[in-house]
Amino acid sequence: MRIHIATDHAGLDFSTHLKQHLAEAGHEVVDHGPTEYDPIDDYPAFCINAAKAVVADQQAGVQALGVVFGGSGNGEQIAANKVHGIRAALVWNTSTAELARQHNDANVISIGARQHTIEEATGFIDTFIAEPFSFEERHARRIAQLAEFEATGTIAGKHVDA
Ligand SMILES: O=C(CO)[C@H](O)[C@H](O)COP(=O)(O)O
Repeated sequence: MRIHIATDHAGLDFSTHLKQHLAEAGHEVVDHGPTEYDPIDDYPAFCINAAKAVVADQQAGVQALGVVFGGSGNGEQIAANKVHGIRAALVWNTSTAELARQHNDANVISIGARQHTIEEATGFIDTFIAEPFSFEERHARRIAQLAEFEATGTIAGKHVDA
């Protein structure tokens, strides 16, 4: 699996650990930054670049997921979700890691590196990567509605305010 990662200054220590962990697990890690500690750097571009790479890989048939993380993971999730085709989930325990894949077919996990121990956060990411989408009809239907809204601004058969 190719794993695209991105963070900001709040996640840089975790990034070093995560890259080694994922590589040891046999994944190909692509780091979208930052490359050095800058306490006033900004997460959006790093996370958007990782998210764009996930979409490009998946559209090319390459197995890929994204991992973005910062202090809370909130802004990093928001940034990733600005990219068409991204379903980024903020994960904060093992259950939300599993459900992000089973129900949402999330292709990016977002983590608050300041909210968890390194072991906890690494475990959530391992769980997320290992968990398959359920392919249950109701979940596929809802994901398709999100994609339709993203593409057209509406959802056929549903009331979406103009
Ligand atoms: O989690 C984040 C965004 O959601 C950032 O990592 C966090 O806001 C950075 O905070 P600070 O600039 O105070 O170190």
